[in-house]
Amino acid sequence: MKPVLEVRKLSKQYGEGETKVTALQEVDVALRPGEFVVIMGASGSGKSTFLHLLGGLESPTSGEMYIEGMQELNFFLEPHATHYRREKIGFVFQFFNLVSALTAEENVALPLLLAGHEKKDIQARTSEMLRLVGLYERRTHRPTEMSGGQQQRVALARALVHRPQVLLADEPTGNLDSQTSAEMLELLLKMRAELGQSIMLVTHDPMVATYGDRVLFFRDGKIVKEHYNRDDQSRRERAFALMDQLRDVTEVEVR
Ligand SMILES: Nc1ncnc2c1ncn2[C@@H]1O[C@H](COP(=O)(O)OP(=O)(O)OP(=O)(O)O)[C@@H](O)[C@H]1O
Repeated sequence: MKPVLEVRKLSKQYGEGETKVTALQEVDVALRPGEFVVIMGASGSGKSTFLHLLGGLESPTSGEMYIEGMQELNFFLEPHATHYRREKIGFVFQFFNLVSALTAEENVALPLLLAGHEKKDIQARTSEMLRLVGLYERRTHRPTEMSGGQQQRVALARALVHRPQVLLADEPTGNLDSQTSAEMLELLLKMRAELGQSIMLVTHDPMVATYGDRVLFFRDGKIVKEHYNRDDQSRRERAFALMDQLRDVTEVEVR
């Protein structure tokens, strides 16, 4: 099967001359349909930059992008970038980013409103998503009336309501306790089983990374290691295997 999303030689530099920072250096990644890929790496290794480029939030200095095997030549130019973001991508962030003046259902409905869907369709899809994340009963609550875990579930419903092919998640459990984190990750797996989208998730936490199919380790803007989580291992065993890999990556860094 063709990758849902593929990038080749993706590079990003910020600034010019003496202040030039190379955040990404010729990164190649192919995300398969339904695959859950985790990105790990030290602070400043380029993880968020990579996610922002994949999501069309920023444009690269150079590189190629393919969607379902077709090269997207105008991908990073407007209005294509906005169209692509609204159609193909869902985002979840560490700090939920919900609109505080809106209720849970209004927040979830927002992407459909922006895309110009009909009222009936918006209502049906929004209710379905709130049921899937287990918050239908709380649909009229505002973010301040919900726990962090509930807010992140609303954010997940909002990210997936337009049925994007790819969910991009930047430290989505970074602001949750470990129990709520585990619940959120189980929910991510459930949503993937229901809706079939691929997932690309950034985390510092090896326990979070055990939920992915594949883990990519970034260092200095490059992918330096790739690791597949094993189905025959417990979550704890997977976490230990990942910590070993992280140690390797860090040791290379020190040398
Ligand atoms: N807007 C920007 N302007 C200048 N430099 C930037 C900008 N955004 C990121 N950088 C630099 O690019 C590099 C990669 O940053 P990035 O945020 O992608 O790393 P990260 O791995 O996500 O880090 P963290 O884990 O701390 O979030 C860093 O050196 C950072 O300082």
